Amino acid sequence: MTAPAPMPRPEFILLTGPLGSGKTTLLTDFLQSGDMSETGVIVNDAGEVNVDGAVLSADTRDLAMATLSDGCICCSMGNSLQEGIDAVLEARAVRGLGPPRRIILETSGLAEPAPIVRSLRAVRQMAFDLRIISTFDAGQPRVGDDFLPHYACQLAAAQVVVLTKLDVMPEADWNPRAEEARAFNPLAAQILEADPRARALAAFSRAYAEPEPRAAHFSALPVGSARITVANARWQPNATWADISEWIDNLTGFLGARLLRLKGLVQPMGHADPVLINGIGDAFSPPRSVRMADDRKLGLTLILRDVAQDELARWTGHLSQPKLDFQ
Ligand SMILES: Nc1nc2c(ncn2[C@@H]2O[C@H](COP(=O)(O)OP(=O)(O)OP(=O)(O)O)[C@@H](O)[C@H]2O)c(=O)[nH]1
Repeated sequence: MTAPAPMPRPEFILLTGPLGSGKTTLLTDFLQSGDMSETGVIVNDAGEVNVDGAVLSADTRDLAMATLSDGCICCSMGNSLQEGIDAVLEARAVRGLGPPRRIILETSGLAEPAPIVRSLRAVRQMAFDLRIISTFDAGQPRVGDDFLPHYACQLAAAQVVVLTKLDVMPEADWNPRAEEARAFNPLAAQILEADPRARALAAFSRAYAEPEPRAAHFSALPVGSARITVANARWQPNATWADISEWIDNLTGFLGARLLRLKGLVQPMGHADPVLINGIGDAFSPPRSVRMADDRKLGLTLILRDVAQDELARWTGHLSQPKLDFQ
């Protein structure tokens, strides 16, 4: 008899996206789509859950939910994320239930993902697989400068970008909007689906749960904001882990909040397998080796805001450095 497959770790799903872009609607559609007994929900602000009463209470017999109303979670000091998780676990415990398979945190439209990712590391009960989903309002005009910093950090952090409001626009306009979203994050999977239920099920499915080591794999982007730069960094085969990690440390320090995302595979000299590097803002997952089934390209993808190409080229000029290609 074969051994049963190990249970996957629970997921912590961060649902982010600009104000009014459809986070609550997407979450509501998901919560209405079936059995939610394995789901816990944390909402960052009671006022945000306009799903609230009607929708949630209709279907909350099994749903453990916590609201955090002490302001935007990414700015509030202290341990509100820990409190939210505690509340969800307690709500389940009183019903005789163990930890859920997934906890979904719907953030405020102004929250930045990186501080939340950092607080998640400090959560005491359990290890989660983290997934970030961002909504992108396809019905809005192009992203304007005023909103760009928020859009940029939310979209760049996501593994999955869900285009919303496609139902009220002609299908011919979907792809141009998807291209705009891709300019903020060429690494993310995109969901283009007008049917609310199908869209929600796709967005929250585990299909996108594994970090995809597919860095350095995109074609030239025809659209985008002049303020967003996407670059690839590739090292020579003789680069050591010290070279690469020092470069990343220095880059993080140099760019600060302008570094939105850094993700990809590097193969330092002497390492049998490539190493996956995954940073959201300045919150980095511990690097880990990845056994590759195919010959995916090596390199890091950098998503940057307000960084001129020559600024980066000047900065890297004096370091043991990778080759940089800009999109
Ligand atoms: N037609 C259409 N309307 C949508 C869709 N998604 C959201 N809306 C509408 O857009 C408005 C904002 O949606 P919400 O789901 O509240 O957006 P949100 O991102 O949670 O908003 P905040 O919490 O304020 O940031 C609501 O009036 C929704 O009914 C969609 O896919 N299609």
